[in-house]
Amino acid sequence: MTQPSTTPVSLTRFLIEEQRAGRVSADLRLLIEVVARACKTISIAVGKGALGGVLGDAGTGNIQGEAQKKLDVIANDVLLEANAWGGHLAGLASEEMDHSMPIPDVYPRGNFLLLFDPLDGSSNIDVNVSVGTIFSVLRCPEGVVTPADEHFLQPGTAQVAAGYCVYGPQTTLVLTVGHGTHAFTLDREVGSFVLTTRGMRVPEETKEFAVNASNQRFWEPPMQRYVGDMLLGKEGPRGKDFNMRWIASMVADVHRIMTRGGIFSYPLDSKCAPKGGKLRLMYEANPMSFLVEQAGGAASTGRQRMMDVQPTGLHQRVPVFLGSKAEVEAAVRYHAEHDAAH
Ligand SMILES: O=P(O)(O)OC[C@H]1O[C@](O)(COP(=O)(O)O)[C@@H](O)[C@@H]1O
Ligand SMILES: [Mg+2]
Ligand SMILES: [Mg+2]
Repeated sequence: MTQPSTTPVSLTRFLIEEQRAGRVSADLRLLIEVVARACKTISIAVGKGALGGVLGDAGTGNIQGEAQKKLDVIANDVLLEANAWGGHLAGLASEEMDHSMPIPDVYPRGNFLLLFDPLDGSSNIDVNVSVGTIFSVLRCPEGVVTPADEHFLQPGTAQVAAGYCVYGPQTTLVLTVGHGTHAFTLDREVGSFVLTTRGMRVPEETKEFAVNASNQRFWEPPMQRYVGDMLLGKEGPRGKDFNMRWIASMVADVHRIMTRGGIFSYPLDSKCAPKGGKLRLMYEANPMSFLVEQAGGAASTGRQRMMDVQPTGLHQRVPVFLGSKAEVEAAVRYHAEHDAAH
């Protein structure tokens, strides 16, 4: 009798099997391979740390008024270089670039649009805490040869793939092409991503929340009440004790939630309200929402399903609540009750 193969399933083999099953096109498969290769390169750069001279500030700023770290710039360059020549894109957009970039017609071109946060959690780079890369893939609208910013402004439901790579004690790539969410761990000796969790599931209930509590005095009333009730624990209206975690790298916080459940929130507060929130819709909130929903979780602005938001700007910001379904629904309920009473 033939024994089932115990050979590890590489990302390449996984994607070829997905293609054979009709769940991913050849073009999208190859695009994902290019992004994964770029993540491997970024992982190596992150791992060099002080030895590689990659820590510290770049001395420049991005369009969002944030000081860029050297690794923000390095990661952006790696993703740009790899994908501009990858042959599967019509255009790309990045947190670190003011505007989207159409692929010049002297380069090989394709029909997808790629958006990325090249290095997420920049404040953690210099202190050797997990950082990551987040990406989202959209289709270039039909008939558009030279995509501009407006062609990227598609809701999260239009994403054809999304993923993140966390550079932590392990380098892990988490991916969806709309048929479940799967995790691949980088085998550093072999140099390839190996399937380590097929069909990740975010537990529906949780007793763990993630929020930057230093912003508490700036939160809206429904958020004050929501967190206040969690802090009351067993004796309060929620009837259970909650634990709290905050890494300040969205990738690392979301990866914990993908693995063991929880709710991640970066709510509206009076500091970030003029901008609409802190986190960016197109290359942070939407790809994470796609991954979380594909793993059975939920993602909301507190008032609307995240992936239904119609984007109005490439660098648009939104409030974010995502993770365990029942807990996201609880957060939404607090907002709805407040709004109904005012
Ligand atoms: O420092 P704060 O206000 O807690 O914000 C942390 C959040 O900001 C971010 O770092 C923003 O990402 P970038 O590093 O890509 O700008 C998220 O990863 C994280 O969740
Ligand atoms: Mg980020
Ligand atoms: Mg970033």
